[in-house]
Amino acid sequence: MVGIRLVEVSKVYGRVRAVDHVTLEVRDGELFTILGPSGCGKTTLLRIVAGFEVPEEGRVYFGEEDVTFVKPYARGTAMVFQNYALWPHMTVFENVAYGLKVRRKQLKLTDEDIERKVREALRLVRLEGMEDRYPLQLSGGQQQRVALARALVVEPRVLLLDEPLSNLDAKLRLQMREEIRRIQTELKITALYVTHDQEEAMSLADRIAVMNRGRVHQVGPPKEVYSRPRDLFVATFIGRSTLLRGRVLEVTGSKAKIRVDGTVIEGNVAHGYSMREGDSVVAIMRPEDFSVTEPLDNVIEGTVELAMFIGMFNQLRIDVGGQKIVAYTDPGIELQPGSRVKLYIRASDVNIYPSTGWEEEEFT
Ligand SMILES: Nc1ncnc2c1ncn2[C@@H]1O[C@H](COP(=O)(O)OP(=O)(O)OP(=O)(O)O)[C@@H](O)[C@H]1O
Repeated sequence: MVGIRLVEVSKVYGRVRAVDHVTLEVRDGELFTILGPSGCGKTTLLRIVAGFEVPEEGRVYFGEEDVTFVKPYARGTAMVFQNYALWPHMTVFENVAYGLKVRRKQLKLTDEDIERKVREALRLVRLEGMEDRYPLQLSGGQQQRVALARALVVEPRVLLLDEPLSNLDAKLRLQMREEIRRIQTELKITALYVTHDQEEAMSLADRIAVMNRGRVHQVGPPKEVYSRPRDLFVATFIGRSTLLRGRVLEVTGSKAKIRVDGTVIEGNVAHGYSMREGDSVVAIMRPEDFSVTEPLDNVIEGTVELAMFIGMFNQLRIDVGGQKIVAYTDPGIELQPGSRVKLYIRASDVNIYPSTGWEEEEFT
């Protein structure tokens, strides 16, 4: 097992910069997810690590070894795809054994070695007893387990997964997510996992990279990325956010007061930014951080436009001087459209970002 290091990697297709100067490190034994919207370059990045694509610029290292120009089969990676890519005319056993059989001379494997390794891989993915079935006789989840066993049986240095659970229904997806985490933890294998599903990315990962338009916006443990988004893209892409635009009234250290219409809101200056009085800014808040009953640092008054029961919460859309925000409240509290409401939120739950360079349509 080795760590992966990408240094200033770029890949261009015609006029599209699919991967744009990406530098990141996946630690040895870590499960690292890459999360981003469709077309942000995640798959291209994974393919560069696998060796299916050679970057125009930059370097890829496995441990200390520069593998930028090393052929895919010589890298010691294995890939799991969204569509499983099993051979329909081969049994489960044969599918899993295939990668070993083609390397048997090189690895000096006997039939017994192959048998043992295949059985061990099938045990790992909990498919003992299914050896003689054909892929079509398996459920989607079982097929994906075969694909996983086939990847693991060759004992890769790095495991690559490209949206492996996207074809499964919601319940199976949850189950397989746990399975993948269990197996990865058991083997302590370095795994790079691409997904556009943020819940999947957050729940699986030791660390996560958030990508947009070929660039990595933030890398960190899921909790950190959620609670301290580095920029407005991450703040609005991860989790549910609601925002208000305003202007800075005063800055004191890492805190700022801003004016939004007739209301003054206090919050944190987002990490790594500076701002001055009069600057145009965006305050980002999480809908679950509002309260309508408990007085907190900030009071934001508005008119209820929409109140919807969505299970654990009531979801409110509130008009604040022409701007709309979303708040979740206790379903026991009934609020009618048209009524005035006071929303309370802690200053520590408000993150303020400069709005320069921010194109709204990018994030909403
Ligand atoms: N072989 C190719 N030729 C031309 N353009 C490509 C090629 N592969 C990818 N692209 C373009 O590069 C960009 C990144 O694509 P990529 O598949 O890496 O994104 P992605 O984040 O994996 O998206 P998705 O989640 O939809 O699979 C897109 O704009 C895509 O159209």
